[in-house]
Amino acid sequence: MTTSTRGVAKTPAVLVLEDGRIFRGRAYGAVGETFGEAVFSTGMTGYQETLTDPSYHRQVVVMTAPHVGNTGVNDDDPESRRIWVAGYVVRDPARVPSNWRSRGSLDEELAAQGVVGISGIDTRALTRHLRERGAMRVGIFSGDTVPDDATLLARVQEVPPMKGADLAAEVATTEPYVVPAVGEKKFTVAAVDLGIKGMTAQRMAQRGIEVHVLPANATVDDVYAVEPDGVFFSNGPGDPATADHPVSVMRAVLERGTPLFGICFGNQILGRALGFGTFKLKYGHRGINQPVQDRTTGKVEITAHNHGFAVDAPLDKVTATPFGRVEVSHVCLNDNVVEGLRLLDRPAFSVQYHPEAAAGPHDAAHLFDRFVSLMEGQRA
Ligand SMILES: NC(=O)CC[C@H](N)C(=O)O
Repeated sequence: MTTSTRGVAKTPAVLVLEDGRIFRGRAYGAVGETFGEAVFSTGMTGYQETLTDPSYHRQVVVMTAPHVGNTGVNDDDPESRRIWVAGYVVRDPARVPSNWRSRGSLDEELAAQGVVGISGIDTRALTRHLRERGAMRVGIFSGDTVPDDATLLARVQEVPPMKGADLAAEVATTEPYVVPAVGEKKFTVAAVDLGIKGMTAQRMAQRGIEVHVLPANATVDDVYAVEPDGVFFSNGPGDPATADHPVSVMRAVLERGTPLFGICFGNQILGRALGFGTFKLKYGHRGINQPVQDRTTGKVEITAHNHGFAVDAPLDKVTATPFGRVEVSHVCLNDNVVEGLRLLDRPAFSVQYHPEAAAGPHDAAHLFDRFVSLMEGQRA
């Protein structure tokens, strides 16, 4: 297989952080310029799933794994119709991808989709910088001639911050569609798409759920028009503080007592619907190796994460809300961040992490069964 890597690899590229730190390397993927929020992922596998996760919209992802692209790209692993990351940063790209499913190199795929990246920089130093100073705005510029550093820095400092960004409607479907149940259909779920990953709908379909995926601006009437046994709120990009519309839809669902499940952005929306605030983490959780404790069972799961915001809820007390009592059901053992909420008086729960595990360990797949149990309970 021929790749464009050798040709492009000679093209210089520069990564400029908003605080003035600069890394020089080589172009990877498309040649040009891009801007976003610099974040790092500690996943050692699953780069295609990462790149195509709509929650990464407007983020420049730094891979802490030093060698990326070994298995090329295939048509099975994408989590959505396109790559969403705004830019991609790797230490040492594979020059000869090799895998039975591979249909090309990651470098070529990034270039074909117009995604600007950079390789050959010290990603450990960059990750430590982001860990110490926090996620921040960044630009990548590649080409044989790029403007001077001061000009580039001024442009990076004009990039809008992630705090306050309302992005779900930019990635979600504009038309409703149905993911059919695998085998016998047992339940109908209305899934509000705020940036849903393909595997999330699949994990439901595998359990006999017919999933009606609805646009981010779906109304309460749209949700109930599909006569759902349960309602799901997906992951998605941006600041949950901006998600007023889904919060109001979720309150109506809670009011009616329909079984409800939320993942990631969906967890933050449940937090807000219950009256909690959300806040931006210093550098967030991204990767497939994060320890989360289920506080109801004491069990620890190793889980997939991608979040930069979190719910501000008290860990050690049950809180009274207009929708009954709620407890923090899950917590991240690295930093005690809220990773799940559970209502005690209504059939509703959510997690901040990714039980669909694409990519990642399958420790938390049972949460989809918990959603099914809530729907079964409602019928009984
Ligand atoms: N994966 C997600 O749903 C991310 C939610 C939100 N955009 C955050 O960064 O916290």
